[in-house]
Amino acid sequence: MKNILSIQSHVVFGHAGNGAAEFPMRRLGVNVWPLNTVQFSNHTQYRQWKGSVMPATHLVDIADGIADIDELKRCDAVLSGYMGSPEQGNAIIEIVKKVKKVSPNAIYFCDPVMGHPEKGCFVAPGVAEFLCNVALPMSDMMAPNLLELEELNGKQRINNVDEAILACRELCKRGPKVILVKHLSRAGYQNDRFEMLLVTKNEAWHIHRPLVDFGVRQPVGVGDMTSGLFLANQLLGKSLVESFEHTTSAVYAVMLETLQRDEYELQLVAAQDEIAKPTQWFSAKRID
Ligand SMILES: Nc1ncnc2c1ncn2[C@@H]1O[C@H](COP(=O)(O)OP(=O)(O)O)[C@@H](O)[C@H]1O
Ligand SMILES: Cc1ncc(COP(=O)(O)O)c(C=O)c1O
Ligand SMILES: [Mg+2]
Repeated sequence: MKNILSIQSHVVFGHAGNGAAEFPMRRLGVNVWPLNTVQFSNHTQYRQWKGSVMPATHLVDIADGIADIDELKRCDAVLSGYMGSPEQGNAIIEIVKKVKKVSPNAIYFCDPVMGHPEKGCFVAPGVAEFLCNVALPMSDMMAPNLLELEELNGKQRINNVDEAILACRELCKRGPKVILVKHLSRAGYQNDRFEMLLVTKNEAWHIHRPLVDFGVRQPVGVGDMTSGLFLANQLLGKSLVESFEHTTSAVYAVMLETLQRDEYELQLVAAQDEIAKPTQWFSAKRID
C-alpha cells in the first residue's frame, strides 16, 4: 500500500483541499495521511468562514511525531496544496526534506494554489512568491492552472497551447519533471471544452472534456481533486498518460453527478464508483 502525506486545507462542511482530495485518493486504493494546514468551517468562496490557520510549527511537529514512531520512512509522496501562510510553506519544505531523507524515492507533488481574488479564493500575501522561488525547485511534479503557470513563469502572459508548453518546459528546467496544467482556460484550443495539458521535457499531451454548465456558481475543490487523483494514479504504477486520462474521466464524472443533483459542493461520495471506474473515458492526444 502506498502512503501519501497530504498537506492541505481542511473544511468541515463541503469539499476543498484535503476534503476534496483525500476521499478520491483513498477510493483509488492509496493510503492518505491528511495533515491540515487550516481548519475552516467551509471553503473561502462562500466569502465568509470561521476557523483557524495552523501554526507552521504544528505541521513540522506532526511530521516529527510520525518520524518518532519510525513510520515516516513509509511515506511515498508528499502532496501540498492550499497554504495558509508563507511560513507554512517553509514548514512544508522542511517536511519534504525530512521525508526524502528517510524515504529517498518519495516524490513531492506541489499544487501551487494561488487563488483567484476575482473568484473569491484568497491566499495570504507571500504565498505566491514562496511557490515560485522555493517550492518550484524542490518539487518533482507540479499542477498549476493557467494563471498559476503564468505566475510561476515570471508573470508572462500565455496565449495559446504552444506558449503553455514552452512555459512548462521552462519550469522543467528549474525542478519538476512533470507539469500537469489542470485548466488551460483561455489558452486552450476551444472555449467550449475543458482542457488540460501534461508536459515533460520530451512529451506534451492534451486532453479535453465537455464543459458542464453550472452557471456562475462553479464547484470548488476541482483542482485539489485533480491533483490528488493524478498523484494516486502515479503511485499505483499507472503511466503518465493513463493517469492523465483517468483523472480527467473521474473528475468529469464527479462534475456530472454534482450537476445532476443540483448541488454546489462536489458529490464525491455519490460518484465514488465512477471515481474508481469512470464509465465515460477521455483519451489524451500527443501534441509534441
Ligand atoms: N467539465 C467542466 N465543466 C465546467 N466547469 C468545470 C469543468 N471541470 C472543472 N470546471 C470548473 O473549472 C474551474 C477550474 O478552476 P481553476 O481555477 O482553473 O482550477 P482550480 O480548480 O485549481 O482552481 C473550477 O471552477 C471548476 O469548477
Ligand atoms: C480552503 C480552500 N482550500 C482550497 C481551495 C482551492 O480549491 P480549488 O481546487 O477549486 O482551487 C479553496 C478555494 O476557494 C479554499 O477555499
Ligand atoms: Mg486551484
